[in-house]
Amino acid sequence: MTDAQQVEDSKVYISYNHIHQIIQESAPRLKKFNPDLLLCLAGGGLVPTRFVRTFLKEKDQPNVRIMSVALSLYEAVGSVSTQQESIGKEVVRSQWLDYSNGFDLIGKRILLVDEVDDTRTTLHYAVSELQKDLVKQCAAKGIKVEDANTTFGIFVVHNKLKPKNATLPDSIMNDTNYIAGRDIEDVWIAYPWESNDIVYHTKRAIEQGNDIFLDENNNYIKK
Ligand SMILES: O=P(O)(O)OC[C@H]1O[C@H](OP(=O)(O)OP(=O)(O)O)[C@H](O)[C@@H]1O
Repeated sequence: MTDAQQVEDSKVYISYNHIHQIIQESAPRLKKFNPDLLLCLAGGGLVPTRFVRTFLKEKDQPNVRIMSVALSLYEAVGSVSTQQESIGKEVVRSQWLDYSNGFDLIGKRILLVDEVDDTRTTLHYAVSELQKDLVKQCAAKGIKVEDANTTFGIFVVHNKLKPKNATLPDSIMNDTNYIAGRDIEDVWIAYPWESNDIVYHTKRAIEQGNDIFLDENNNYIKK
């Protein structure tokens, strides 16, 4: 078997339907967190964030707002790493929140959404930067940060079970505020939006049991 074939065989293919259903299954926890803002970590968070909003929708209530920041992991200068590892990678932000129109983080329940918590580098960066912004905003308004009543939470479709390169605050790492649709071994996850052959991708996801899933009675979960 060639190296390329080995890499191909090791990938875990995930279909759009599978992601949709994982998020549907997470709906009770998402509702319990009860965000008033969804903060999409683009690009990987884009599709999941929109699905999350669907499952937070309550009749006769407005949609939960979505805002986006754009973050990318880049190879840090002088480091050596493999495609799957973020060791030696740094986060570069190409877009951040716009506070110029009076919007701030004070008093909000903010759910960060991304597709995967891999080495945790990206989530750590996002939370740290938001916390810095909150501190500045509180100082500007003469409020103590402890009194700001701001809560950060996280939703990821997949959390990889592996040693992480960074930590998140205890205020996030609890059952209510850290929501992972699935814990997964440290495998190469192929997400559908990365595919340039969605028919092949979906076929592989079905073969691997990563398309729609049914319960033990052959029923699917309904809202
Ligand atoms: O837990 P970590 O090791 O930080 O990895 C997770 C991040 O890696 C991916 O971003 P990437 O910048 O590679 O690309 P994308 O968001 O544009 O897909 C993914 O979307 C997460 O944001």
